[in-house]
Amino acid sequence: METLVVDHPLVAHKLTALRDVRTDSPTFRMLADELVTLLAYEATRDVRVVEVTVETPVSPARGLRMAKPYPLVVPILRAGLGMLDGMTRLLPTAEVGFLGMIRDEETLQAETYATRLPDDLSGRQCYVVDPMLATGGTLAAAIKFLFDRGAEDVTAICLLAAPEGLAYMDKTFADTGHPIRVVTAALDERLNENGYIVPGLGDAGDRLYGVV
Ligand SMILES: O=P(O)(O)OC[C@H]1O[C@H](OP(=O)(O)OP(=O)(O)O)[C@H](O)[C@@H]1O
Ligand SMILES: O=c1cc[nH]c(=O)[nH]1
Ligand SMILES: [Mg+2]
Repeated sequence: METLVVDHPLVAHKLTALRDVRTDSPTFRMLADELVTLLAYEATRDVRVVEVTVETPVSPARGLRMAKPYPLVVPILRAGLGMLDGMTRLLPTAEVGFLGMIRDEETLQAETYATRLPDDLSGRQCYVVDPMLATGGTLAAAIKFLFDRGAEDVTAICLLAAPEGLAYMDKTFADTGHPIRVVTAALDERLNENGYIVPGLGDAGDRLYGVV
């Protein structure tokens, strides 16, 4: 598994504001949206393209166009929805699949309550978006759904990752031969006794959408 921590002053600036407990929900949503656009720029470096020629007003010009089948973007509900618009703005031809998952706050096990994905993902590049990679249980389960349906490679875009979560992902997919990349704005210190990322930003879903 490949991990990329995007090292850029604009990313750090926006992430710092996102972490701040005084940041309200509307601002949090705006910052998450801006951050995903910056992360997606790096995360899509390997997106498949084909060579094409277009006519400029002056002459033919060779260039690149997104290749088919177009990528699939998969937000993990609920918090991942806060990253969807930023992704589709950058990848307007992408298809969107949905996974609803919730982590049991006692056992820290992820439970799936909704799946709406294409049945056949053969040859597809997939981008999973979820702000938090904590124990890694949620993301690993989500990625298994995609590989089980034939996905070619999966890139996860997170705002924050914990070392424990990355280690779990590494262990889970080590011998599978599946290409996986994790792109994150920061690698934090650790998880606390409740499975929260430290220093983190708290509960991403609650900060985006309020407590339900
Ligand atoms: O790496 P893990 O330990 O599995 O935890 C990370 C998951 O927890 C959060 O979602 P949550 O379960 O709170 O659901 P929500 O998006 O509805 O708030 C987060 O958005 C991830 O999906
Ligand atoms: O720190 C954490 C861990 C899991 N989910 C969150 O929203 N935040
Ligand atoms: Mg939550």
